[in-house]
Amino acid sequence: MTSLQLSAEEEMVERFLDAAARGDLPQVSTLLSQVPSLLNQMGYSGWTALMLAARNGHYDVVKTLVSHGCDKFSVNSSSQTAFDIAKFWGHRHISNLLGRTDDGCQRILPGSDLSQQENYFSRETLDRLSGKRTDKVWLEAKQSDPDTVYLLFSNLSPMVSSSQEDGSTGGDTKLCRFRYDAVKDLLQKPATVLVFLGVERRKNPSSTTSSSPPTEEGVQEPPAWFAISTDEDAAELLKRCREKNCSFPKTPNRDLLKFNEDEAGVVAQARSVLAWHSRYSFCPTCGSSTKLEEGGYKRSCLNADCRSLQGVHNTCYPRVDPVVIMLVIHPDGNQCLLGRKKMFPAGMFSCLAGFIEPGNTHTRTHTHTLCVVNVTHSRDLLCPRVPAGETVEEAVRREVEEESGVKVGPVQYVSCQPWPMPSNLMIGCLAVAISTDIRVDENEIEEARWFPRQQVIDSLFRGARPAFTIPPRQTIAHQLIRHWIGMNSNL
Ligand SMILES: NC(=O)C1=CN([C@@H]2O[C@H](COP(=O)(O)OP(=O)(O)OC[C@H]3O[C@@H](n4cnc5c(N)ncnc54)[C@H](OP(=O)(O)O)[C@@H]3O)[C@@H](O)[C@H]2O)C=CC1
Ligand SMILES: [Mg+2]
Ligand SMILES: [Mg+2]
Ligand SMILES: [Mg+2]
Ligand SMILES: [Zn+2]
Repeated sequence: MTSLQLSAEEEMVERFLDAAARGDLPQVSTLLSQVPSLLNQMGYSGWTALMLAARNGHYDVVKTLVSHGCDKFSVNSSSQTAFDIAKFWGHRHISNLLGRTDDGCQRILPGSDLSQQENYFSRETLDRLSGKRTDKVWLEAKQSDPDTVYLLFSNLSPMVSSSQEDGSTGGDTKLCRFRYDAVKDLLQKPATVLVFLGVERRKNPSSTTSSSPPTEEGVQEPPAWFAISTDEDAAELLKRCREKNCSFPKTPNRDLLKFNEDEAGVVAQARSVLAWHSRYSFCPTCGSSTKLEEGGYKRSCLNADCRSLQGVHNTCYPRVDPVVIMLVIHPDGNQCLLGRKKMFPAGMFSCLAGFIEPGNTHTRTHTHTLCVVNVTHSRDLLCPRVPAGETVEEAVRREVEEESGVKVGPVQYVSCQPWPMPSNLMIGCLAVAISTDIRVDENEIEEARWFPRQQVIDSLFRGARPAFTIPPRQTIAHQLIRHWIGMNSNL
């Protein structure tokens, strides 16, 4: 497009971006004073003035744009921030400037900006108020509060309403919310499990429309949320709902990915805790019955002599299973290793993943289910290496080698994701391979392959005919792949 064809506004944006790219501070300042809205405008491929100035090492321009309050976290079409770009091109003074968080703390760790990535299921919309879990009086008052929100679960699925008849599209599934009056009979049933999830976080407490009375101090408390799991027939439960198209989704791996980010976080919390209750009805130490305590966050053994009631025991609290998930990069930097399980939809490949195990890799045999302590050398007797837990890095190396035969060297943490199927914490890493021959463990993986960058880009950005598909954006597998593509793109 020639400049003649550009509208006056587009031309102004072009001039502004060009000035930033050339490091022309007077021009940048003049244009900004005339048209302040230029600050965050994007040009080709989503590049802002900040990104262009960061790319070309123009510190003063970057500083001026930041002082005007520009958006430091906007990303271009390759998912890079200006910080990523400055770092890539070695403009350390600029990446340091952009790396400062708003409270003025310098980022200390290289790559610590990565922790800002928010994965699906990880948004905390509720304040868990764990200190209130032991306050029985407060919890009981909250239960009958007219503003309290209840979510109903059947068979670990929340009741949802969908705007689509078949409930098939993403983002349009909503949690059905109930009030006390609609569920109080369920609260009396012995088989009901009630979990206190927290209270709503309020940005502006004065804007409340709450109908509950203020506390003694005159402060309006935000609504509390509870999850209820009941054995009442699902069809009967659905009759309680006045909304249209209500259901209890049957396939969690697919159906729980359709909420907005706020509700996804609440579902992850509620489902994981309820899944723990459903699997730990009896005491794992002595087999006796247990009772619910602490707002549904504890199950205590009813046998007064049980060991689990003394000392530190982790059987009484909800469990989380740590899982490593890693994108393994080829030593040439231009290919990544993806695998597919038999159960995946046809043509889909994903990152390798596996449960972190207890035990120390120096003392384990190669078979992953068997952990043998080697005490044949006197040195081992003097300096036993058990029972150290497996580290994230060791788990990455072990799982990749077990599943694909590829050996891994450096490992870098990227971000994590609660995965409530039933209660995993997915620890997302990048890893660099130090060998490239693939030998799959057919018990776990049907196929694993090295995929060239360009093929991955085609799949990620829905090329016309991608050679393979990757998991949806709600999975950390997708985000790791995207992260690698963004990290290395041709700037
Ligand atoms: N969010 C995301 O992007 C992704 C999430 N995931 C999740 O990660 C999890 C783990 O991945 P996966 O590749 O299956 O793991 P692994 O490679 O470790 O293989 C699974 C095997 O581990 C066994 N197993 C099950 N639970 C545990 C446990 N708590 N500790 C140790 N071993 C266990 C199972 O044995 P058996 O069944 O024979 O008893 C199964 O054979 C899955 O639950 C999956 O849903 C995986 C990929 C992507
Ligand atoms: Mg495995
Ligand atoms: Mg695996
Ligand atoms: Mg495993
Ligand atoms: Zn017990």
